[in-house]
Amino acid sequence: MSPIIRFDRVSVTVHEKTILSDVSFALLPGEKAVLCGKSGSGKSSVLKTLLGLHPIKSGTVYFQQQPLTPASVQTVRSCTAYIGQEPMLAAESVREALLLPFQFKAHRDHRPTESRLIEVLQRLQLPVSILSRQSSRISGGEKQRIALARGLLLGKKLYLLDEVTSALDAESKQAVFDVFSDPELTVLSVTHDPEWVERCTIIFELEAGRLT
Ligand SMILES: Nc1ncnc2c1ncn2[C@@H]1O[C@H](COP(=O)(O)OP(=O)(O)OP(=O)(O)O)[C@@H](O)[C@H]1O
Repeated sequence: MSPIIRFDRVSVTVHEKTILSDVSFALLPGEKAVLCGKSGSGKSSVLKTLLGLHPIKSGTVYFQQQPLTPASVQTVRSCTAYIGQEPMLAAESVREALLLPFQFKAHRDHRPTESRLIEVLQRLQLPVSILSRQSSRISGGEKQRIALARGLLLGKKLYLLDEVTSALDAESKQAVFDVFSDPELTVLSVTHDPEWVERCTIIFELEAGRLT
């Protein structure tokens, strides 16, 4: 099996500060990986580099065997769900937030049915009544699970999770673990949560921008 993501001796410099040095790793489809390390060690920078948000100084990032370029970064973004601590839902109600992407041509033919919407919410321990709530009035943990639900509805296979478990209670966290037990979903996460780390199949430890 070929890696879905591969960093080959990647160094990243932002404002003349080196934030990643010579980072190499590979992730196979279906793997659940976690980036660990102290605050400021470069964990989020790995995710941002993959999304084309940091300039690569040297080395190559490969996504599905293709080198990351300004043109190919769109492919990464379209295959990926990035979920941060406080995801932007960019719509008035939760229902609108979930259905927004399906207004666009690329997804118009895959608009989910009501029963599919409910099924995804239930898998994530979210009540159906959340659909009519204002997206600005739901909690951080609920926003994260709505962003995750949106990724699932869109059929995304790669999930970049930045400190996602920090706002989740034990039951919601278990629901998220269960969703990611799907062998078709690949996860690259950042966390300080030992329980999450224990569930992952690969642990990458970063120290001052280097993989140890
Ligand atoms: N846009 C930027 N400009 C300058 N420095 C940056 C930028 N983004 C990140 N850095 C620096 O790069 C280093 C790594 O940051 P990063 O956010 O990747 O760390 P982290 O390991 O995710 O930290 P935390 O656990 O606190 O979120 C830090 O020293 C940070 O200050």
